[in-house]
Formats: sequence, structure tokens, C-alpha cells
Amino acid sequence: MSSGLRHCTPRNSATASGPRRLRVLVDMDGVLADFEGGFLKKYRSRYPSEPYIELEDRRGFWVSEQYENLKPGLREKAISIWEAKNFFLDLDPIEGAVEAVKEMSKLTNTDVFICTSPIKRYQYCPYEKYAWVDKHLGHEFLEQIVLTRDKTVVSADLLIDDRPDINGAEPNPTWEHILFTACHNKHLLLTPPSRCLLSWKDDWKGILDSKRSQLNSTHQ
Ligand SMILES: Cc1cn([C@H]2C[C@H](O)[C@@H](COP(=O)(O)O)O2)c(=O)[nH]c1=O
Ligand SMILES: [Mg+2]
Repeated sequence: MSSGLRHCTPRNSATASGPRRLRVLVDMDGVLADFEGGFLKKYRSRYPSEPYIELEDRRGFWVSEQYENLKPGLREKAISIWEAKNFFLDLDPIEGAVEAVKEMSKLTNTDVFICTSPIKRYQYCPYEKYAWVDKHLGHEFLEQIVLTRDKTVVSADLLIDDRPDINGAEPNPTWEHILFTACHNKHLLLTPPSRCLLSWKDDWKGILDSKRSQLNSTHQ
């Protein structure tokens, strides 16, 4: 006879049949694609007589803000660079990113998604983000793209992202944010238990392994 209680195994928990799958979100701009390097190159070529900020001197996530502080009016000029056709498509991959993400996606019990925020001027950016993934990671990765302006509502175990403050509608996101080091955030002091990756040469597998152990111990 039925107890009246539904026997429900959460879809993503460890069961007798095996460990729980790890879901990893990997950001695009500043983590897979070199937004800062691509911006500086195109900005200097389009506005050769305007002042610019060397990558070592970048501070704060928003390029537009730091340029406006450098000289009033530069906010619009900065924005015009990433709103232009081919800006997102032409970005070079960050060193080691393509190899790392391909390797990560082949790990057992691991699901990798590319989680990226498009700009609101949508003529080129969303299309070019898909085209970039197709070009550098391959057609099969198109299944793995999450385009969202709010990453807090996406459910995962880890989010590898260069933006230090990731806020949104969900005050308690399910993921642990791993701060990916970039020119604009490398001066920030992380307070434990916050964790970071210095580059794709850093021990990203160690971070995935420790998260996996943590989840499998708490869910058994
Ligand atoms: C630096 C900077 C970035 N943006 C835009 C460009 C991208 O669409 C997003 C960042 O996406 P991510 O998923 O968080 O990497 O922000 C901008 O609008 N203004 C800026 O100064
Ligand atoms: Mg980013």
C-alpha cells in the first residue's frame, strides 16, 4: 500500500547507482574570450588620438567607467567598440581556455555550460557569441550555451567568472563563484573561503575535484 509520500530522488544527487554529476558554468568574456585585449586593440585603432588605459592599469570590472573617469565622453567611445559588428566574434581565446574547457567537458560525471551575459544592444553580440563558440569550441558546444543577464538564477555547482560581484534576483545562488583572475581584478584581496583561479594553467581540476568531494559527502 502506498504511504502517500512520493518517493523522490533529487535528479542531481548521489545515489546507490553512482556519484552526483558536477555542473560547472564557465563565463565567456574575460575567461574564455579576451574581451580586455580585444577592446584595447580596437579602441586604439579607432580612436588613435584619445587617451587609453594599459591593461596593467585597469581597475574595476567596468571598462566604460574607468574610461569616463579618464576623460569625460570616453564612456560612449568605449561602448561603441563592443557594440560594433565583429567585436565579440573577433576576440582571441584566453590562453589555455579552449583546451581546458574541452578537457573539462570530457571528465566523467561533469556537465559544462558556457554562461555569458550579452549586451542589451543585441544586433551582433548574441549571434557572435554563438559563432565564437562554434569557431573555437566546436558545433557540439552550441548545446551548452546559457545566455543570461542574471547568472544568479542559473543552477550549478561552480561558476568560473572574472566579475567579482555577481548579483541578481536570487540572493543565494546554488553555485560557488570561482573568481577568474583578469587585469581588472588582480589587485583584489579574496577573503576565505572565496577561491580563485590565476589562469587556465592553474589547478582548475583540483577545484572541480574538491567541489565534487564536498557535494558527494554532503549528499550521501
Ligand atoms: C567591461 C564591460 C563589459 N560590458 C559587457 C560586455 C559583456 O556583454 C558583459 C560581461 O559579460 P560577462 O558574462 O559578465 O563576462 O558586460 C559592458 O557592458 N561594459 C563594460 O564596461
Ligand atoms: Mg566575464
